Amino acid sequence: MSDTPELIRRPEWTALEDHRAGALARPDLRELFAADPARAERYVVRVGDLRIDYSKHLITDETLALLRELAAATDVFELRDAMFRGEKINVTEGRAVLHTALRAPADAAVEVDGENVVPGVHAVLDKMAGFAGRVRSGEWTGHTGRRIRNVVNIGIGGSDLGPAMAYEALRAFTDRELTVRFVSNVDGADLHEAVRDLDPAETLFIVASKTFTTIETITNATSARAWLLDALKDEAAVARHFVALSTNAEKVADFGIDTANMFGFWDWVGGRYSFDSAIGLSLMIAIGPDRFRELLDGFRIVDDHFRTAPAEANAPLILGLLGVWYGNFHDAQSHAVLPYSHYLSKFTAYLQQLDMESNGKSVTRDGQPVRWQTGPVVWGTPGTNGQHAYYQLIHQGTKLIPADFIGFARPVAGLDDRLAAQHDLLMANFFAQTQALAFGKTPDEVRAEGVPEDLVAHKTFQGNHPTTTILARELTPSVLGQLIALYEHKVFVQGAIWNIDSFDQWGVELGKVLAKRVEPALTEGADVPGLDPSTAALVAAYRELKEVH
Ligand SMILES: O=P(O)(O)OC[C@H]1O[C@](O)(CO)[C@@H](O)[C@@H]1O
Repeated sequence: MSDTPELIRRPEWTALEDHRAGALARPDLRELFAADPARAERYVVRVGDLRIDYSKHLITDETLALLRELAAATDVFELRDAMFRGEKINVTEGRAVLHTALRAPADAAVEVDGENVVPGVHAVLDKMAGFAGRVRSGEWTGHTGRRIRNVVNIGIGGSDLGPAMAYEALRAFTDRELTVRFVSNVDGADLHEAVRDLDPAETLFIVASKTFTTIETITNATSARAWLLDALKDEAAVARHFVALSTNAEKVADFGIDTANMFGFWDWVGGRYSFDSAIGLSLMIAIGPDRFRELLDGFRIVDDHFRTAPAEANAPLILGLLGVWYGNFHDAQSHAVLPYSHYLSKFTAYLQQLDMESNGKSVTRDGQPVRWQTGPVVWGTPGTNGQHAYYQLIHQGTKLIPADFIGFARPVAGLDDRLAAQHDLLMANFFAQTQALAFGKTPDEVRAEGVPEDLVAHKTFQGNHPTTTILARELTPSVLGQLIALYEHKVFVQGAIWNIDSFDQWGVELGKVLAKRVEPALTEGADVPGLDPSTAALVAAYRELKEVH
């Protein structure tokens, strides 16, 4: 056990508790803005194309200073530097954490075990670009000589969510001649729906799995191969219709995919941090190599900012600290991410893995139980749909839910004039929501509208609901890269403060082992020794329901 004081015993932590109980016991955004209207400009940080406004938070300059002191005391920047240097900061797996090397310029040098990994990164990027170009041009054909018109990515978790999210986000930049789909669920319905209207002779499967042992992915890939061979009736077809994205060449070869058609990456790329590695191949085919490089440039803008900006102007640090402020000092349990862009419909689902798999931990790096809250429940869907569903609870419920609002000044290119004109209405809703959440409506304001006394309480909005507003001109590949890197580093900051390993995911293992044990009971009716009574009864009920009477 290390001899540094436990987090909640640090003076910087107790200073924040005192601050919360004293000066900010009853924060009021109306008062804070009245006392300092300039906070609307002062509490803004710019990174690349992102304008991040954190003025509508329950904070003062003192809060921010105290939070920064906590960050300094917990060596956030030291750990950041160790990450960028390639040190093995994923302690439980003994691995470096180098997703930042995936977007490093070709002349950079980042060493793992004495070897510069950057040339290897660029060699894979070049190989991907060559292959993507051949698929897009029609030079890479299927087994029967037909052009590839459909690309199906088979993967799950980090091998699915990133490219699937980014494909949606960047649809305006995709080659509309190509159909690109994503299959992740081991429910056979997922693959069924993805391929039912596709011609096998024109379909390329990309099997994406870091380990190439993930049961869902291998099962779906095996079924996809059977679907292909049922139609093309020649084993040799696999070589033209299957490529692999993996770190495990041996398993790729065992599956029957030629390793010449494998795009590799490395154990220092975590699954949920892998989408700018070879895992992005489906996206690169969809948007083209140049746009993919723009995306990487966007990531790099925020990497450079995180590495060099001073604490007062460091966006990931500020956002991470705000999350700590609410999660640890206001008992907030969740964090909403609310993009006002239809194209970002999968963004929050992507962030769920990024944040919750990274920081959903309850022991410290050295295995001691934590006695403080760690990662929040991350949730949300695009506005304005959420406004007509769950915003009621955010406005008038009993829970404090900090929220990020993400919006753009322009609609994506390609909408006709009439649809593009709807953008102002979308954004009017965006600004109205953050305004209402922050400033609410007092009982007196409600009364002044002539509302009968018995309805005043119902129509009152307490306000003081904190939000961050992230604005950019438009959603481009670079801006998407900037947004993702912003959240990656925010999650990093919080994990560093909470002293947890944000880069392992042991919590997903038990379910995998138990599923393997239970499966024979479902398929073959085998006895599973040692099954607990509840699960045994459920298995029996399942088998009974399964019988055709
Ligand atoms: O890419 P793989 O090895 O198939 O893993 C898929 C996902 O499974 C997990 O290991 C656990 O769910 C994720 O971290 C990962 O992104």
